[in-house]
Amino acid sequence: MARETNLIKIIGEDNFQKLRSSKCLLVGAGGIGSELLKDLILMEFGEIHIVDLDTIDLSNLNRQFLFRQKDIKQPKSTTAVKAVQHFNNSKLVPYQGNVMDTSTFPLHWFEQFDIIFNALDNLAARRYVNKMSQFLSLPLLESGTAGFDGYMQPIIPGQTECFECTKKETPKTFPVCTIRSTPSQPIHCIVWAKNFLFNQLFASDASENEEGNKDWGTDDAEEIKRIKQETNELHELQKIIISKDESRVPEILHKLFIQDINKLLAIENLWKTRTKPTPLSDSQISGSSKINKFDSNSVGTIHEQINHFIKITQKLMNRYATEQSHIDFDKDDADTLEFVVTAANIRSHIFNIPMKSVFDIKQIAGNIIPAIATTNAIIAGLSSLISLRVLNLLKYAPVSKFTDLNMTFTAKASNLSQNRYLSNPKLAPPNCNCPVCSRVSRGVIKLSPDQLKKIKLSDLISLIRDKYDYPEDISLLDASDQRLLADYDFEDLNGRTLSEVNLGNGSIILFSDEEGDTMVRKSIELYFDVNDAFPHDTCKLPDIRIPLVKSSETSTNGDEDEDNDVATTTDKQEDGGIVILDEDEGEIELATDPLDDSKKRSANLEGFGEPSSKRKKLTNESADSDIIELD
Ligand SMILES: Nc1ncnc2c1ncn2[C@@H]1O[C@H](COP(=O)(O)OP(=O)(O)OP(=O)(O)O)[C@@H](O)[C@H]1O
Ligand SMILES: [Zn+2]
Repeated sequence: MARETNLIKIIGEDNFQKLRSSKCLLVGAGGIGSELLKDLILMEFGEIHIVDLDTIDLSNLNRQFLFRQKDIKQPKSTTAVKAVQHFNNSKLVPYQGNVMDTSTFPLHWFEQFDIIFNALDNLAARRYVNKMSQFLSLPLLESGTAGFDGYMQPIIPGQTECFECTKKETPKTFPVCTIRSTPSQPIHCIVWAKNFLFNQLFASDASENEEGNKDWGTDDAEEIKRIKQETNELHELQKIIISKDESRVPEILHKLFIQDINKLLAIENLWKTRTKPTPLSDSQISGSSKINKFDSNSVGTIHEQINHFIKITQKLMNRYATEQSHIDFDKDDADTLEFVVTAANIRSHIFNIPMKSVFDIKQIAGNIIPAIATTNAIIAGLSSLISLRVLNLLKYAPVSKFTDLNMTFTAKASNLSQNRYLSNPKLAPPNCNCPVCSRVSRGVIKLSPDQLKKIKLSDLISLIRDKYDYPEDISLLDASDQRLLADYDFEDLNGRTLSEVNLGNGSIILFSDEEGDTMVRKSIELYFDVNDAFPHDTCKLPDIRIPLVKSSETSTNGDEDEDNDVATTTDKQEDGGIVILDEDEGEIELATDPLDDSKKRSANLEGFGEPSSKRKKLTNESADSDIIELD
């Protein structure tokens, strides 16, 4: 029996032919992506285009079943395609690249697809694809897993909530003072060792920022003084590293684990309700050199930790000199990991906290949640199945309202006792406060590269004003960096061409009615799709109708968003590691959201997607300096 027969029975011959002529995009060929590729092939999608930026790692092989040992270091996308050829009936097109790279994957490239499947591992890329799907009104099936947890969300632009309509889980946080002065759990000591100590000792020129860095995280003068002093003293320790004098490493131990602990003990208030720490003794430091054992599988004794701290610091000291005076923490670099392990464990011992094994600390410091193949398979299976409904190919279950579709998420392990693993609530309509799918109208400007050099900002303003019937008083922002390009009292850039004001392929502008009447034209966000194939004489604005709305509904001031249940793009969410926040915020943040594992990529979406928030009006002076650079 041919494989497609079953599917034809379910969806009928006509719809099967529709599926055969559909093109889908799969973004990510990792854990979920490998599963999805198999599922989409078995469903016989006409074309499947697969984008992944990465190469295969040894650690991927346990669950990314399309890959073998011999494939290590090979691109994931092309290797995945080779691995499925023997059971494939679809046209497969692999790309090794970053889906956010607008030169390889411009907006018009996305336009060829009928549906997008996200199988990503970081927020920046998820947000980006969500945004592309919104600009093009392309259905997106968003998915993610973290250990036993997973979710799958169909997103139908304009009809259902988008990826940004709901707030994403914020990473776990700790107060700064807990980390610096009163740790009570192993994680507090690990954060201290990895973020404060390791960086101060092994980052390049830690002293450079000494005065330049004004962000001390607090306004309290006393506190700033204390932090400065602490930082300066750590710089002194970096001098020991730079000296390459191995015999001086015990001085580091002495300062961190005797002197500093004694200083803390002197602040009596701290210890009224807490157990006091016990500093190391001189003899513990000097006596440890006789011990020669360190077992990474067990915790061992404090003496073993001290001795290994000395050895590993000596090793890193020598590496520091040969590696351009800069070493980054990397969980897979045994030296850096063991430094953090031993420093954290010594601190734990001092504060009466249980010490941890290398394996345990690697999980915590490396922000690792083991991936579970079965969760990936379940989520990928649901994602491929729901695509039949999103494309409306199930005759017996026609979709008249997309909000009748379901999303799925797994219960937290703690809820399993209720015998419910999957929950599948109906989709919500778009959140009217979502900065990505609501609030403003959206469209794409299509223009050729030539036109970027010809069209002046003032021409663009007139074109938009005339096409959508905006009044005289408007404002124009570059939404990617919240740069003001023009408004009623800032016209300095109007004579410049679009390329002179740094607008190009992938730029997004926000055009707003600033007339101040009770009824105003809704703001419009326009994406620049630049392509040589577009006509060279006209610039095509999208044919959409921009409604008049009550002026209160068009607020583009981000401050008002603070209480809204919408996600915002923030640095803290983009960082897959541990982040230290301002002390005003009072917290140190541990990004435990494994769905936000952007460790291998640097997010370049800062501010992207927040057209209506944090509107930053530049003074003429600063705008001028922009122009000088451009000239
Ligand atoms: N911007 C991007 N463009 C293209 N592919 C991306 C992008 N961001 C992430 N990916 C890919 O998405 C996939 C996500 O898969 P997965 O969650 O299994 O992560 P992994 O990197 O394979 O595994 P792990 O992080 O657990 O070691 C990865 O293969 C990654 O390369
Ligand atoms: Zn939204």
